[in-house]
Amino acid sequence: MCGIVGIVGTTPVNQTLYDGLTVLQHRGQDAAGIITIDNNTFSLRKDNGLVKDVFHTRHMKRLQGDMGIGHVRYPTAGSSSSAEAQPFYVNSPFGIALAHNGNLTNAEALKEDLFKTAKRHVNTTSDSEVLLNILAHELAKPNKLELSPEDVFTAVTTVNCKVVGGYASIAMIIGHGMIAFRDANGIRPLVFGKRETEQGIEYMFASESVALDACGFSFIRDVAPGEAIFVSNDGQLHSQQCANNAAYSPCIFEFVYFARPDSTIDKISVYAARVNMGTKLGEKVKREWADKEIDVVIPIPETSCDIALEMANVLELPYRQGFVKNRYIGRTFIMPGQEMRKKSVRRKLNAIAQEFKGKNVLLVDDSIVRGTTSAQIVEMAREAGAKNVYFASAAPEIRFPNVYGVDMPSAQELIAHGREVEDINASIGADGLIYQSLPDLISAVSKENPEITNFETSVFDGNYVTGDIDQAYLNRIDALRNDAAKSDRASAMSSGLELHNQDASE
Ligand SMILES: O=P(O)(O)OC[C@H]1O[C@H](OP(=O)(O)OP(=O)(O)O)[C@H](O)[C@@H]1O
Ligand SMILES: NC(=O)CC[C@H](N)C(=O)O
Ligand SMILES: [Mg+2]
Repeated sequence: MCGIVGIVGTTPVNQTLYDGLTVLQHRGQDAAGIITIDNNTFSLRKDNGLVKDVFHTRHMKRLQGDMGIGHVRYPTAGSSSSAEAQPFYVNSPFGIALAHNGNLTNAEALKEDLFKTAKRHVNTTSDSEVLLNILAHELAKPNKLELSPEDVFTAVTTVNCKVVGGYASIAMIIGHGMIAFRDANGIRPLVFGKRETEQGIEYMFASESVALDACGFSFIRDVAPGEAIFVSNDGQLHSQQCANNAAYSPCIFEFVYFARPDSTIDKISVYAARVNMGTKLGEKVKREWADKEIDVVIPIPETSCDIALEMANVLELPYRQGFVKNRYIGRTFIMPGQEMRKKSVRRKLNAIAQEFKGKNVLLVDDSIVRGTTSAQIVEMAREAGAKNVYFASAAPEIRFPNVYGVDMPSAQELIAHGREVEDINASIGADGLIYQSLPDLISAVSKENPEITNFETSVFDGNYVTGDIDQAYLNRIDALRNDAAKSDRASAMSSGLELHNQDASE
């Protein structure tokens, strides 16, 4: 679930892009990149690592220009190599750079087609480099030195016809401007805002509204599903619907886990949606667990805190932050590799014994995916002296892989795959486990914007909104991206040289 930002400014944008990426760091911890345009020339810095580690003063000084885009990456296709960090660049036509959040489901076929019909070579295994080349190929078609906004929209319309999957993207074309576009289902979020300066209006695009807030831009609106917005070099904003049958189906997992609570996505406050999840789940616990004695509600930091607090209110029970989070360890779910994820839970969370000793505790998490967190946390609660450990998940059972930009490629790795609640409860070692129902989750989120009635919920129900996913596709993704396959690839890669091979002294 990467984070993307783009600014068409009137003064240098390097620092604001950096600040925007820092605020979106929760969407991707693996790699970061910024590309700017100055004097018809791109300057690019990208590498593996957190924003604060990738950009040193010497890089920032070189990222000159009043227009630029940035990316924080959580790899969900291809490899974790620095060569696949974003933004990507292609030299023809004009010079184009692109940052992408999401996953294309037909990247393989598109890559082959690009080679056969356009003689374009894609050097990495990244689906985002494919998307860039498709866009570039379409932008070359008018065969003009100067593209009009209509030419740009025609190109995006064809891209939308060819490309399937989830994509929120920001691209820059040298000499022309910046385009932001979102897939026809609006699976991945994208917003834009503006800031008035003495030199004129500056525009900013970002994955989440929180990046606009932090950078002093005022929110204008979400980019609509299938819409493209083009800000030309002279600062004029143009927009057009570029997809047939565009309709909202945003990814519900953004509201459960990915997005920051202080963001608003598609007119839905993430915080309010999580509070509603707490209300619904609290009511379910009240209904179904009337026989259980619970002394205290304890969240599993960080994402579940708002949910657990509201559950405690509904259940009229004390809320206690019984786990302390090490603020220097990132999110475990988006770490690459199960070994690292497993080790990080105990490094990240530690129990305060007096909140557990002799008590019946209700632990609350936003979701249980592989069960890495829940199994260890239950154990920690017991070690801290809890009498009974009950567990509640604000998201329903996650049983199906995600193909739109959340790295859950293998059904076998999901703790709820092919299992019922009793069995999952036994495997995390709790004394009771309760899940939110899917209708309750949907109503918790859509309550904040009743105009959105459809969400991308495939991880819970196996219905893939793009309609192109069958078992053969899921088997292929599983073989390519399960944990063992990824770690084999990572070790094979560590000895090789790639096209993008910056060393630390750069
Ligand atoms: O069942 P699992 O595979 O462990 O995945 C689910 C857990 O991972 C996430 O936490 P994470 O540590 O990534 O981030 P957070 O601090 O925002 O809660 C999520 O909030 C759950 O706690
Ligand atoms: N999570 C994402 O949005 C990732 C974008 C792209 N598929 C990549 O792997 O780089
Ligand atoms: Mg968590």
